[in-house]
Amino acid sequence: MQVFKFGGASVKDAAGVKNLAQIVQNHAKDKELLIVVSAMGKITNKLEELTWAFVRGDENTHQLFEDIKAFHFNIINELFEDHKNPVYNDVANTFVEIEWLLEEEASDSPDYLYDQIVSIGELVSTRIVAAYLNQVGCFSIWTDARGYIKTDNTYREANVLWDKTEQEIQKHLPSFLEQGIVVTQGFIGGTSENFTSTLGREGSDYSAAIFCACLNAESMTIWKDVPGVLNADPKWFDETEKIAQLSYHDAIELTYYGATVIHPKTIKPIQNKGIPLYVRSFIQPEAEGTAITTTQTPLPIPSFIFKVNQVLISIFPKDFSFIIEENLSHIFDVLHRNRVKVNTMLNSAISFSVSVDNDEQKIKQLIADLSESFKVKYNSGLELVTIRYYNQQTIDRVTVNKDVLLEVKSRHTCQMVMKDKA
Ligand SMILES: Nc1ncnc2c1ncn2[C@@H]1O[C@H](COP(=O)(O)OP(=O)(O)O)[C@@H](O)[C@H]1O
Ligand SMILES: N[C@@H](CC(=O)OP(=O)(O)O)C(=O)O
Repeated sequence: MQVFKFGGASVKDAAGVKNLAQIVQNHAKDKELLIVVSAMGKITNKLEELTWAFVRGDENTHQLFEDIKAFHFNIINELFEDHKNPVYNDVANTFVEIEWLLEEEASDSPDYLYDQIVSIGELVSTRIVAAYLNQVGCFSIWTDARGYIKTDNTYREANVLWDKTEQEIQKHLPSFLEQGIVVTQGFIGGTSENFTSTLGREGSDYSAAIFCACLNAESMTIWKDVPGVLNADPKWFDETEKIAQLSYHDAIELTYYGATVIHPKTIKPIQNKGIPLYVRSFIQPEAEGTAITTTQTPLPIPSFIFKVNQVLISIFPKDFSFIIEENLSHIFDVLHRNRVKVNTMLNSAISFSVSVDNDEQKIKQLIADLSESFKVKYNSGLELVTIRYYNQQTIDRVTVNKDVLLEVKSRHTCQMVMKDKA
């Protein structure tokens, strides 16, 4: 059996759903298929906006919710002429669950509320996709991922309980797959108390990898708006090249450093099972894309990863002692407690510097916590460039008119935190 993952860009409108159905029809003839689908277009961002408006008690909360409903019903109207199609009711009922929640006071923890509200995006998109596949004669079974991907209750970044998840998936899904195409949600899971959890933004790739690993799938394919994994994000770089073959190792490194084409947690579960991962274009579905496998061949060309909106935080012991293990352990504890991920770091005798994403609320709290024990300086509005398989020419290419504030090099990877020259 195979696992396909369709992200938000592939189902951003009615034409996207039709295109998805065409791809599925072309592949489901002789192989069992499970498809993992994300929320449509940028709906997760809209649902985040709705959650924060609700938590703050903003006046526009109701209007934001109505806009989200209207967006989906416009797509449904375009796809299903027959208004008696069960999809109309199924989607309306899914929205009712949130309506009830929005009518109450926002007294639960914001992270818990976030997961209950934001997960609606995937629950609705999969209803639409499953119903459309049935309409075009591809028998599909809508399946609630919350019953299979079992997690702890770290809302917004839940950890998968692998044994329980594997048990549930292996118990029920093989018989569903014999009957038709299984359509399920990316990004969401369920806690042992049956509350909804989410796996972190852009976590649908990871969901697909979990299903893949637990079902020992033959392969996993993620369908994207790019021809495959490129040597840089085409949004930032004009001349990009497709990488036809990529090792799991290089894929992990690239995604860890921020190549957003694949969620970083995706590769490990499928690498452990030796399952190939294909990244292909939903715009040109017949083209080959990138194959991520056990190949030992290193990347044929240097790859560039850009992260903007970085904050470089430099931490000094208040007594001007050296940065020793005890200080580092304390610093990492504070970073961990504030759920801040370090993008790159460097230490010297008397300071320790980290570059992190500028999530305003988190960084404010982080700096306050660090300042209790250390002297802290920070610089925002920076860029982090990572070059895998770098050479001097590639470094020169990205540092034109830039001041480099921090540089970290290993044998294959060079990272630079920089800003525009004044
Ligand atoms: N190395 C890379 N190769 C290809 N695409 C990349 C790379 N790095 C970043 N991207 C970006 O990833 C995007 C696709 O991922 P994403 O938008 O998350 O898709 P979806 O949400 O549909 O799953 C591309 O449009 C591209 O801008
Ligand atoms: N919808 C979620 C999960 C996800 O992975 O989406 P996408 O596949 O569109 O990146 C998000 O936007 O974070």
